[in-house]
Amino acid sequence: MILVTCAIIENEQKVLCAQRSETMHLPLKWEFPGGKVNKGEELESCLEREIKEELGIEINIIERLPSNKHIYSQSKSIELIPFRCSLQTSEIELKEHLKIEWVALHDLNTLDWAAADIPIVQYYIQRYQ
Ligand SMILES: Nc1nc2c([nH]c(=O)n2[C@@H]2O[C@H](COP(=O)(O)OP(=O)(O)OP(=O)(O)O)[C@@H](O)[C@H]2O)c(=O)[nH]1
Repeated sequence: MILVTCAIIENEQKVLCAQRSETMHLPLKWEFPGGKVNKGEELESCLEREIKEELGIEINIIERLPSNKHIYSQSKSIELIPFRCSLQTSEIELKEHLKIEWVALHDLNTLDWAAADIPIVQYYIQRYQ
């Protein structure tokens, strides 16, 4: 099981969503930015590191939400661990993703999400609508 952290970054009633590029796995799917936890790394440190690497910004972590385990294939199962976050710095630089969008809660379902994210998106919508 691969542990993956991701950030639900909130700003002005919207959430930052990121589209994977054509060259990544799950091309063009939408996700929350984040990435794999290194051996011995704290989940929060992983998330802060990944967000800095992918978007060039600093975040404040607000709270952890329930994780979702998803089997993509025999050799790839992930546990996706979401954290609600706010922006500490706002100058976003896209280093890996094709694009980002700030999306209102009621529009989150219109995106083509990576499969592992779908239950997390549903939980978030129900809890915060
Ligand atoms: N960061 C992030 N990864 C996600 C999400 N949903 C999801 O299925 N994943 C998967 O979790 C893994 C995260 O890996 P990563 O971001 O550190 O690195 P990567 O894309 O190069 O992974 P790869 O080695 O599988 O290509 C990827 O396989 C990605 O497809 C999500 O919302 N955020």
